[in-house]
Amino acid sequence: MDRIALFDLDGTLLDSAPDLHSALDRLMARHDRPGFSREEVWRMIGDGVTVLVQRACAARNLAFSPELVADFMADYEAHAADETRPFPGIPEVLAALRAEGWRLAVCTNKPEKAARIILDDLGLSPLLDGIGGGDSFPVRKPHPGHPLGLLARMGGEASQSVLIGDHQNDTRAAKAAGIAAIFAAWGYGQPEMAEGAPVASAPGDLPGLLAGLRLG
Ligand SMILES: O=C(O)COP(=O)(O)O
Ligand SMILES: [Mg+2]
Repeated sequence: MDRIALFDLDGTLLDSAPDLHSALDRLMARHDRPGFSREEVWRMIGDGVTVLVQRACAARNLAFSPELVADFMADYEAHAADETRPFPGIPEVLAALRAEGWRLAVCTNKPEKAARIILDDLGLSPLLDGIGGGDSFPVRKPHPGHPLGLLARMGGEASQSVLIGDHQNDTRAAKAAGIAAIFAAWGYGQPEMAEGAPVASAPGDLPGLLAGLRLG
């Protein structure tokens, strides 16, 4: 059975906050609301796009409606890879893990279509064997059904897999699914979100940490 590494996207593989931030600020501007600081946006990322827009609306006293999400997404998808880049070292680490025999996939709360657009644009798709977005399954992280649904699609097994992410939604989903977890400390989360999982302080730590996992 292949070993599978599931990667969170926003704040783990990709520094995507700048484009999310710009699209949120443009949405607010269309409704005569001021924009956000970088830290405010970091704190709003992690639960998918609907919750992101809900949090932004609540912070700016704007009545939430699903149309705002559709409006945000149309704009974001057209600009999702303007400034978004892999964190330094990520492409090399993905290539090294593949060379060691790991199968790789993305398990993100971002909608699957947007995730695919960005990963294609940044040239990372050929390194991946699967992508499970926040709308790909009936549930999303922190629900274990999200990573487990992705593993089922890939013919993988929880006991042979690891989930690497920057948010408590990642560490909690992994734990509930019986999947090993690694916390990505370079992302948008807070240190306590590791919730006991081993911590990688930079992408370059991952090959060593993954090699040290006792899977199965
Ligand atoms: O879109 C989000 O809010 C979070 O996405 P992530 O699961 O890739 O961090
Ligand atoms: Mg994340």
